[in-house]
Amino acid sequence: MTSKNNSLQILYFLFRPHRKLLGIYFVSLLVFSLLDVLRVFLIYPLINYGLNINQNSTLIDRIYQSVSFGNLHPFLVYAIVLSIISIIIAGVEVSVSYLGSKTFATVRDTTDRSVFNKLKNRPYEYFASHKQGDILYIGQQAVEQTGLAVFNVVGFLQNILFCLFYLSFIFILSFKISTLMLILGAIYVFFMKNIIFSRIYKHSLVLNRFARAKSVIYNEFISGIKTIFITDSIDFWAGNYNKAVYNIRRSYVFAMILQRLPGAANNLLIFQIIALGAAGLYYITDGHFLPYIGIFGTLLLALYRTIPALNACQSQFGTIVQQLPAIEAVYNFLQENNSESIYLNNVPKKEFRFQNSIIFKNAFFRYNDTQKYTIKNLSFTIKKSTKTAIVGNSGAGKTTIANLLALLYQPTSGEIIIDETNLNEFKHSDYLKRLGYLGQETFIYHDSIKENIRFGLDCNDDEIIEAAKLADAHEFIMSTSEGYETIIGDQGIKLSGGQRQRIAIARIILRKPEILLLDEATSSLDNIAEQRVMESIDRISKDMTVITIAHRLSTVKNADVIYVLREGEIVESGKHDELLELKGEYYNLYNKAPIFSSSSPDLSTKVIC
Ligand SMILES: Nc1ncnc2c1ncn2[C@@H]1O[C@H](COP(=O)(O)OP(=O)(O)OP(=O)(O)O)[C@@H](O)[C@H]1O
Repeated sequence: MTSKNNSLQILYFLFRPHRKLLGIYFVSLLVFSLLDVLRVFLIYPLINYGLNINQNSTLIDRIYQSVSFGNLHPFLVYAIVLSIISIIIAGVEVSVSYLGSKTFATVRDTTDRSVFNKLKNRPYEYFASHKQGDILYIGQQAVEQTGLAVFNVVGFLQNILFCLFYLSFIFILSFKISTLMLILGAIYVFFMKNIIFSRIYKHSLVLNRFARAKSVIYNEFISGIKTIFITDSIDFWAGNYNKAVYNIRRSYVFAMILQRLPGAANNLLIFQIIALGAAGLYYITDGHFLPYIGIFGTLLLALYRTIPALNACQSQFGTIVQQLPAIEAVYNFLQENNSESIYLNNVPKKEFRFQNSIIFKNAFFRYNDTQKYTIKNLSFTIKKSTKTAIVGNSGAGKTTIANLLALLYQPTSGEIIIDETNLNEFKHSDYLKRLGYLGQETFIYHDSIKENIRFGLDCNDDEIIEAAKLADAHEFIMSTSEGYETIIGDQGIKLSGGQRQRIAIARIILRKPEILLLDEATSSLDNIAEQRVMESIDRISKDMTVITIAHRLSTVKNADVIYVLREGEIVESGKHDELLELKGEYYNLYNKAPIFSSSSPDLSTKVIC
């Protein structure tokens, strides 16, 4: 089981932000429990006056006998008081339920927000290096479980209070019975803690691991569905999923059995006490037990009220133990330090200015410490308002350069300098606003075409339509059922690759960037779609600094400078014709080009030549 200190630390961490609300909730529980005990206390004089028993052996006897009601019969008065207190308790119970739900909803809300806040501040690297299913698990199931656990902790405290009040009441009624109960209770708690709850925790850890594995497989199945269909490997994924579900079922059954055991043991214990107590009373009083029936009846009622509270207590404790792995997962996630993203937050915040050039200066980069360098001692310059291309074989490191320019990663050593200022010294959000990025895939989410172009930017509809026209997207948008209001994405209409890219270009136009980064932006399109997208790009990028990363050399032929990359190093640079004349790497790439893209219009021209 997790260490006691660790569990308390985690609970304190969850409760701390809600001290006030939890305090109010706890006080309302206290009032409710006290009133409930009082209600049972009123049964005692009722039985004694009803059966005309004149006991004087307990403190309670002395209390109720000292109260006088004038001409009114005490039996009637206690009946009326019982009725009034029951009405008050009903009111308090409703308030307690309201406060309980509010506490649960508030804690879950805060945990939800904290997890998302933490997630949104993670560097890109975090998302690239963690399984999607694991990230989903933290933000969904684990957060839900954490909210429920807090609810259970408060419920558990309420039931403990309830039991304590009733035990005190039983103590006042009969010292011997309460002492016997305490001894039995202590043995019982020791047994539960060491045998049952540690096992529940172990099984819950396993259950948690399988739940994550299931979530990962489910997620991978959805995101890889196209490949899975085409490779006819659905059965393989179904097999993996069934295995994960089976493992969950097995652990769940064990955990549930263990969780039910304390309740069954409670009932056994309490009803044995009642039965043995009745038999004991018979023998001690030699069969004359009637004068003690008031005490015995009230004790039974008190015990009967205590049983459900005790059962709930144990079931809640069992559930909390079961939920601990999920709470720990959320806690650890929230406690993880953001050292990787420090560069995003702890840097001087200069306004972004770009007058002359972007310079890579002795830049090295590797994706992780165990890997060799993807980028090696890279030094090159991108001049403002020019068109720069980066080409090279597959795996040469082209996309890595785009990733560094898009701030998805940081150079392991060396610098990216813009007009003598390290890129990191600029406000990153400021820089990213000036950078337009068009990749191979465009992210379209489930909303209207208009909102997909706007993508959260503060702009009006006319600007969106203007941008769509410039991006050559207006025509196809108007041909959809509801024009700009047509829902696209997950459950909306599907767009072709070229249409998606034109939506992305409209998005870029709205943001009026200074630098345009194209990473294989047309490589998944056919000839005609590519030509239309390239025309749109040419139209919008006249005054921009354009950096093109491409396989298809046709798309970079007109660049002012082409850098040729091999295994993370620049091996050639110059204009298209100059590079061809060198008859080196670029020449070879150019001659090999049909392998990369048999559909390139420019390459077919070359073949005719
Ligand atoms: N997220 C990543 N984690 C670890 N290694 C990576 C990651 N992304 C790329 N790499 C590795 O870095 C190297 C360069 O990859 P990169 O994508 O930059 O090449 P590229 O020139 O763009 O290739 P392509 O033209 O095939 O897209 C490759 O060896 C690749 O395996």
